[in-house]
Amino acid sequence: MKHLHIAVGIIRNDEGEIFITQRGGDSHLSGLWEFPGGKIEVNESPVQGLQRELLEETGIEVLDSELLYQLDHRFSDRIVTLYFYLVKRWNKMPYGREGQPMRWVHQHQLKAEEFPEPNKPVIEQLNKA
Ligand SMILES: Nc1nc2c([nH]c(=O)n2[C@@H]2O[C@H](COP(=O)(O)OP(=O)(O)OP(=O)(O)O)[C@@H](O)[C@H]2O)c(=O)[nH]1
Ligand SMILES: [Mg+2]
Repeated sequence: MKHLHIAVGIIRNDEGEIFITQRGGDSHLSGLWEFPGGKIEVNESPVQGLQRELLEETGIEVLDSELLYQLDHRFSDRIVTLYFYLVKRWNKMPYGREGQPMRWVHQHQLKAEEFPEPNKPVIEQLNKA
């Protein structure tokens, strides 16, 4: 079974809103909402993977981030290790650079059931914070 290491960014503004995007047409778990991010490459640290993926997917440069949560999850066809980073400072305005639908949602309004299963604990933590 393949094992992927994934870095994702919880981009949160001063109003407590978080930038989320919708997974596209034929990708794994399409239709669900997610935090932007993707696979960490073999020559990268998790933070380097985060920086590259967020630049590719949202156009921002991460200036300050903090690891909030890390977990392993087994899907039917893959195991993923997810690194959830709180992105506290960045430059530029994030947008769906790959044409993916996007929105800002207050952290108290994030709905765990609209996200992949492994996001549940971190969303519960954000709902309560
Ligand atoms: N980006 C992202 N991936 C997540 C989240 N939660 C979660 O379980 N995943 C899983 O982590 C993996 C991320 O892969 P990805 O498709 O974003 O990877 P990628 O950007 O490198 O793209 P690619 O598959 O087109 O090469 C998927 O299996 C996805 O279902 C999340 O909040 N954000
Ligand atoms: Mg991705």
